Amino acid sequence: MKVVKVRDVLIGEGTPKVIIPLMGRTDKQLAEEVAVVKESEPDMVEWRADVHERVDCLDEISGTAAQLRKDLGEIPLLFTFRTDKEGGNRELSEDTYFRLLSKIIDTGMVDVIDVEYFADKLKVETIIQQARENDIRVILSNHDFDKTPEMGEILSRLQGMQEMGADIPKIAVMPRDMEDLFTLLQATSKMSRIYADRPIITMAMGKLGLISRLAGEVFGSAATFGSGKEASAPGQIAAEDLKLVLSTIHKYQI
Ligand SMILES: O=C1C[C@@](O)(C(=O)O)C[C@@H](O)[C@@H]1O
Repeated sequence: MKVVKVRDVLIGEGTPKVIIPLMGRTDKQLAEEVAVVKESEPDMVEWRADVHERVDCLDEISGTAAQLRKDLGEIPLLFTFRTDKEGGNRELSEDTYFRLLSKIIDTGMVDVIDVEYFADKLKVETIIQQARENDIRVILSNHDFDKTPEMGEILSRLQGMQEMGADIPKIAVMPRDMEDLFTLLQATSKMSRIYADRPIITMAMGKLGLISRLAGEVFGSAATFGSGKEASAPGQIAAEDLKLVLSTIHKYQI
């Protein structure tokens, strides 16, 4: 299994890594949030740029990225613009979405970018190439806020992401019942043990999905999102609580 190294963090080795989202709407809010979030010692911070009021002002966003980079020191920074189609907070045309990602890569201020797998294939491939040339890792992602696809479909999406060149394939689903949760866990286990040659990230959202956020080391998800000041998806628990459970599971794993 290939381990993905982001600064000093090794994703795919040992305890699942804890990523804390930043949900600030302004630069000032982001700066305050970073100060709070750093106290939880995250392995990585995710800037959820779709929440930022000025995200469509592409010239300003570079300044915000630079400020975050400075405030975070050595903590790895993941840039995510979650589109409204996939449960995000803002609508952007696909062209603007990719222009934003391209601009962010050019700043050199982020370590990882999230790219939505179901966006235009050619554009996704081009942005992966650009990220690679700039030594930035790519998470290809997919979110289903309504349901949990069949296991075969989850596996085929994760494999498709891997084939397209994602450093880390990621899927988040919404379970409607316990069977759905089992489906996600089983797909995670199969993908990580049989098909994946790199780390993957999966989660079932909502209250029913909680165990999937805690037991990544058992089923094969290499990272998990925990809230700092504000959760970015249903079912996320506080990063401190998450860390306690992750380290306890790690301690007793064979
Ligand atoms: O893709 C994900 C996972 C997530 O949706 C979750 O369920 O924790 C939270 C998002 O901020 C992140 O981009």
